[in-house]
Amino acid sequence: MTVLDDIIAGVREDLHARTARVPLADVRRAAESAPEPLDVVARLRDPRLAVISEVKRSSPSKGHLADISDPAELAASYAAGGAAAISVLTEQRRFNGSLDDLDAVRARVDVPVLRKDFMVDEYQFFEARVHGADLVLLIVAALDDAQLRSFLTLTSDLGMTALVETHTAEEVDRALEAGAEVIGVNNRNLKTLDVGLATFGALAGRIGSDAVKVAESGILTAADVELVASQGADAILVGEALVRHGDPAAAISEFMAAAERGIR
Ligand SMILES: O=P(O)(O)OC[C@@H](O)[C@@H](O)c1c[nH]c2ccccc12
Repeated sequence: MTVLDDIIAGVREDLHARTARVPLADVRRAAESAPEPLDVVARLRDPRLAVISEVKRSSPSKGHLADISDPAELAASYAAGGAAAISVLTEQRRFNGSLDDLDAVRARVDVPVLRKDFMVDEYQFFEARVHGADLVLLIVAALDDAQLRSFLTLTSDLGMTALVETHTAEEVDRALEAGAEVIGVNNRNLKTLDVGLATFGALAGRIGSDAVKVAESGILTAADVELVASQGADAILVGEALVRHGDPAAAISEFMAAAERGIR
């Protein structure tokens, strides 16, 4: 069993408990009356590098990263620093996140918010909408082609945007084939947790320029940002470097400046 299988087993158990409390029909109805999501793709296509800044307390690879007693406050400093979107981990068992964190962040900032979780059931998409998410994450390694297509359709039917996450050439091809508009390359292998910044560079060309390209994970320094920007990243997804930084707003501005150097 890989780490990914293990995480998903926990996600399914927690999901089961929530469905028992609030049935699908109820979340579906609530999603219908939720406010319209923000248009994310246009922002990500901005010629400047988009920094998707993540609220993450811990992870299976790194253990405890930061306490984050006030996720809304952290999100506010991300927005002040120029974050294009804010990613909020809502998985509880391994990442110590929650839908309460998502609610707190949503209530505080006007920038688009990503519900970062392991999406394996349609219930979670309605739930994401009810909690104000503009974006959801679809991990290709965790889905078969039929699920990938139907979740992409559901995401857009709900007015949200999908960040479709890949890690191999085969997954990039599956994402493109399914019609993904925003494709992430995770530099971390979710099955082994190994990180290598070279993954993005190796796959960026395969994605081409029709889809928005997001370099995810393992981006720690301005030099890392310069590298992925030079390899064609439209956006970066950064967690650890920001949650551990004393001044996350300054770190985001520094990353955006580094990207300018990479693009030139
Ligand atoms: O903390 P980092 O190395 O900057 O990584 C952020 C983000 O890419 C990472 O949290 C992530 C990428 N894809 C995921 C899927 C599930 C959980 C977490 C992730």
